[in-house]
Amino acid sequence: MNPSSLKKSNLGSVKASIQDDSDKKSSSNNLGGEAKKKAQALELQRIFEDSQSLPKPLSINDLSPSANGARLRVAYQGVPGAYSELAAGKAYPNCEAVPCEQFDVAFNAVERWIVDRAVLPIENSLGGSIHRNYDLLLRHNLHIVGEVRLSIRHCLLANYGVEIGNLSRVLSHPQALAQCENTLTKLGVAREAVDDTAGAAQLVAANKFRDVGAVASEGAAKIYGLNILRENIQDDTDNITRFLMLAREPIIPGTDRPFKTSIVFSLEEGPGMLFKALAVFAMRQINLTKIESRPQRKRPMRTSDDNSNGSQKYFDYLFYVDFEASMADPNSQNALGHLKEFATFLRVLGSYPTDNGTL
Ligand SMILES: O=C(O)C(=O)C[C@]1(C(=O)O)C=C[C@@H](O)C=C1
Repeated sequence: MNPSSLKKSNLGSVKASIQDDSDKKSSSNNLGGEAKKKAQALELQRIFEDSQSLPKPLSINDLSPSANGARLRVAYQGVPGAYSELAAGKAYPNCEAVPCEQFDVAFNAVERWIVDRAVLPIENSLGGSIHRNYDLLLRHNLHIVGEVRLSIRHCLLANYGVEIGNLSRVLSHPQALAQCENTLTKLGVAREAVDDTAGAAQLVAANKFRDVGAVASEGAAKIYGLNILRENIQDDTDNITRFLMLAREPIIPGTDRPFKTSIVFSLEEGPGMLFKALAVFAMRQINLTKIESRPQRKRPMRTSDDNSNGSQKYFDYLFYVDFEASMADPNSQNALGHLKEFATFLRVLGSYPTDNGTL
């Protein structure tokens, strides 16, 4: 007898004995059997219903933040009506934008899984870099997974009935005040910095100010019930802010579309060191789109004594560089391998698709 026929014959005898047993029972008490079956079915139904309220094991689909139709939660700095909220919506359409008081809070909210992503401003075409976010990129462990550019159109807002001539003070975010420098100087008003543009609008409305205005968006005017005294008050019509999209995990870089890579590094003190660092990109035809230097907060000064004047103190810097290539490209890998040979520190902050879309 082969093993399969052994199984079949055993199964046959088990089935036969069950059948025997149930026949005996049904013949002895047919009605009682029916009631028992019904009770068993009800019991099974109850167990099934109870099991529905038990916690369900996670499946691979639950690992995606937008699983089960849940909206992606995206942190931004400011209150509703801030440009950063618009940027969050542009970066992640249909997301739930979560306001945060400070940039630091937005970074922490992602790290602690309170939100899925953060969208934070990094530079503006008129006002320049948002240094605080450069420093926070290094202090936290988030990855840049994308960028989004937003055209910023500022409005001068005030309570209804207030005219431009009544204003002695204007509140806004320091970047927004800087972007409207010429207009505000012409108006001859004092400037006061607050946490964000929409927060300025909120303050003006809540305090029913008659001599204080706000520089903020058209959306903020609607939300806080303010009158738009003047539109497009930024010094240049091309007023663009670039925002970074931050996540706990990096994305896998591709080469199917234009990618950008952001890095931060430090160098030894010495003539031509930065020149040498930038040459690793130039010699491979890699275009740099941004360079920013920031003081090393943990070691702001360094001493060098290989100098004819004896020991000399230097400021110590971190260099943030964005270049137009993907980390999936061997050319970028070679450039960073080369830079690593002499950089005292190097970290890749992210490799992500370039935002070439409409503003
Ligand atoms: O205050 C806001 O509304 C912001 O979203 C912040 C912010 C910035 O930090 O640069 C964003 C875009 C504009 O450049 C002005 C202000």
